[in-house]
Amino acid sequence: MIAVNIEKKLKAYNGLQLLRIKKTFLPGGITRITGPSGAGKTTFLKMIAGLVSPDNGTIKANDTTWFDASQKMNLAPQLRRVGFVFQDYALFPNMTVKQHLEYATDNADWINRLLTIGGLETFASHKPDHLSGGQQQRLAIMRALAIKPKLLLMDEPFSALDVKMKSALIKDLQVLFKELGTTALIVSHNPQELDGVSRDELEIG
Ligand SMILES: Nc1ncnc2c1ncn2[C@@H]1O[C@H](COP(=O)(O)OP(=O)(O)OP(=O)(O)O)[C@@H](O)[C@H]1O
Repeated sequence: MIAVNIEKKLKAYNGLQLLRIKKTFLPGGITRITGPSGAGKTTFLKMIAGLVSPDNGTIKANDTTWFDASQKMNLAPQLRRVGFVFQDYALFPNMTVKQHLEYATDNADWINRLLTIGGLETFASHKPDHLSGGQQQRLAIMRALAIKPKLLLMDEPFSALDVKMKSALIKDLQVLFKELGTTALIVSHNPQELDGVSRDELEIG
């Protein structure tokens, strides 16, 4: 269970804007995060991952406190072991598809399964600049899954995929999440994208 109760002053173009979120995410569930552009969706995910610090409040994962402003406690991102799919993918330009996954895990069977689910088997030796936008996006998702994260944060993860690819991938992800016991928070602008998939919704802004 992830329990978040935080405040953060966002530096918006028209001054400061207070982002305040109090929410508990149940284990194994998929939550869709919606809200207008600039509302703070990406910043919210970054605060959970430990990449941005809230001004006030707490973030707790089961019995572990990840962040507590009053105790000045802030667990480092690598100790939170959260999977993150950034909007810009954040791939490594000098690594091949396979090396991206090997960087995260040494389990060869798991790597092969992720390559298959991502439709990337034939591109295993390609570097990101020789991949299409959709392939890059799928690689970013598979890399995030490689560590078998209990919590997966995804920021518009399907934006570069066609409808057919997207629905096949979402089906496979649901199976994987169940298997791994992964809780997923997914920012999505597309109202239909996660219909029937997410059990929960968080609207920001
Ligand atoms: N570390 C930070 N501290 C304070 N403000 C920030 C920080 N990072 C981003 N912001 C500001 O927070 C606001 C929200 O940005 P954010 O990217 O979280 O919005 P968003 O809801 O994800 O938007 P979009 O849907 O366009 O991606 C922006 O005005 C941005 O300048």
